[in-house]
Amino acid sequence: MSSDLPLSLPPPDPGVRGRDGRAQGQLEVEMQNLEEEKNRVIKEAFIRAESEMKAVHENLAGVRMNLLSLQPALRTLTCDYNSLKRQVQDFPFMLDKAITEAKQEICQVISDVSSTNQELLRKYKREMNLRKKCHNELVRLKGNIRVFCRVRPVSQEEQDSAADAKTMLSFDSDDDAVLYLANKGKMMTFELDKVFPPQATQQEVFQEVQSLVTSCIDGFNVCIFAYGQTGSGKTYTMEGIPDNPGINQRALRLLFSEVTEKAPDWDYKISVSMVEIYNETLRNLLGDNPSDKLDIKMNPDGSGQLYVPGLSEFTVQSPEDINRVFELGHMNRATACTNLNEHSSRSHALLIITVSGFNSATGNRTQGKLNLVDLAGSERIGKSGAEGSRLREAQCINKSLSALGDVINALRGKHSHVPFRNSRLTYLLQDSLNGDSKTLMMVQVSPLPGNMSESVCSLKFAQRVRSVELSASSSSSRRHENSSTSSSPTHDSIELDSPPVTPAPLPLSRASSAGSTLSSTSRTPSSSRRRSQSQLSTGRLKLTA
Ligand SMILES: Nc1ncnc2c1ncn2[C@@H]1O[C@H](COP(=O)(O)OP(=O)(O)OP(=O)(O)O)[C@@H](O)[C@H]1O
Repeated sequence: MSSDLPLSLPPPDPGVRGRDGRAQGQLEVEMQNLEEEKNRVIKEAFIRAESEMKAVHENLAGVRMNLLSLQPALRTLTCDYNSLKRQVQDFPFMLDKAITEAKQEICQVISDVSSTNQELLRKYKREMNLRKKCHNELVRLKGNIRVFCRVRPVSQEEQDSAADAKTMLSFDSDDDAVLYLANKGKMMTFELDKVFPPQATQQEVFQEVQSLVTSCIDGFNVCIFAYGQTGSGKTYTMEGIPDNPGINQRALRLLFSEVTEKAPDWDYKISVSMVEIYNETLRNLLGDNPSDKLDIKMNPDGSGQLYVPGLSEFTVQSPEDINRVFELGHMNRATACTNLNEHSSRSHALLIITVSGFNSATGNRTQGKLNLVDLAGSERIGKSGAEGSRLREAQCINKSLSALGDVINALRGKHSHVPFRNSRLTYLLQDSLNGDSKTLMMVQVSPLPGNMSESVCSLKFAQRVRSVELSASSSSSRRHENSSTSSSPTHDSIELDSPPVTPAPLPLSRASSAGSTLSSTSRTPSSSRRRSQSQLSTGRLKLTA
């Protein structure tokens, strides 16, 4: 590149011309250097600018590329934005629509659930009715009145006097409804619904009665009687001992566990009364004054039901409540007499449990009553010439046990008249013995040789109670065999007499008229097949008077 700098200087003088010529030369050199320097700098700047320009171009190309690639994304974003904008604008309408649809769906589901519920309720009611019918049918087949026998074990103190006990009483290993009794050289056969040998436990006994117990939850009235002479084990079977309770306590515990299981649908109330009947007088064992006499009256509500004005009733809600009620009953029973053991042998003790249920879903109500009765000793005191108060006691016991036998006889024979009013006991239990109620007679037998004649009487009473229904059903074909040999099991005829408590000799002629004859070959099936399963457990409720 050339320099075009304008230089106009005046002509120098000769002296000066030499110096100036050098200076000019120097200047020109410097200018030449500067010119070159300028050109070099310009060239470098040009080269730098060119490379920077190139880099900028390259960047620009990259940015262009990026822009090109971002364009579709931008378009998509724009689209999305527009769509979202539209959605946001439409949202209130969509929300309204969705809410309306959801409401319709919920209404539909509710109506579906409601109709399913109605259907289930209908089926539930039908099943309940069916269950009740089946239960009734089962009970009808088994007989509304059943008779069990329990032989108590020989105690330690009795071991010496009971050496012959084992040979006198024997059991059938193939049939748990039969008991053999060797008496005066003859082998008598007693066929009942179930026989418990001495080794039977409280639990085994309860297992056989628990279906009766639970049927009161379904509204049935049930009576369980312990019958037998003094010391034969009635109280042991019904009350038991503290660490091995009997039917009373086990029944209440089972009822608690059963109603607790049904709790979501059913609301149950279990209430308890305790009554003693001594010399035909009714006493309230849970009342403030147990020596007050109670009366049985017709309910003024016109229902035709009997009721006992002033009878205390406790609502029990837990096993602890049960214990407190039993303690109170025992205490009141003990305070009302001088010798509790003697007194309890001569009075009937009744534990009356009422189970009332309400099903809030169906509106159904049920009420069942379970009467657990420890009867007075059935021995024939009158025969031994008792006098005074003992005679009166014996007469009262005889009267009520005879009345009970007559009532059961009339019920099983389906007589048009049932003599409930002949004793306080049967009158009080009238509602629970009548209709489709269920009764179990647990006949207690002592294994001691000294008690043999009373054992025979008790078993004959048991046989009589049981045979009435047998004679009314298909058992009329049954026959019995007699033999006077004692070497092999032979059978004495079983006469149908009144309860063995009656002091006067009993009318044997009724045996043949009822036609109850027995044979060891026509026994009912083993009752082990009839057992139903249920377990004990506890509930938690509150004690109220
Ligand atoms: N199955 C049994 N196992 C063990 N001991 C028993 C059994 N049955 C009865 N006993 C005992 O035999 C005795 C008499 O029984 P219990 O008092 O129950 O007779 P009871 O028939 O109720 O007499 P009472 O008429 O005097 O009330 C008691 O000591 C009792 O503990």
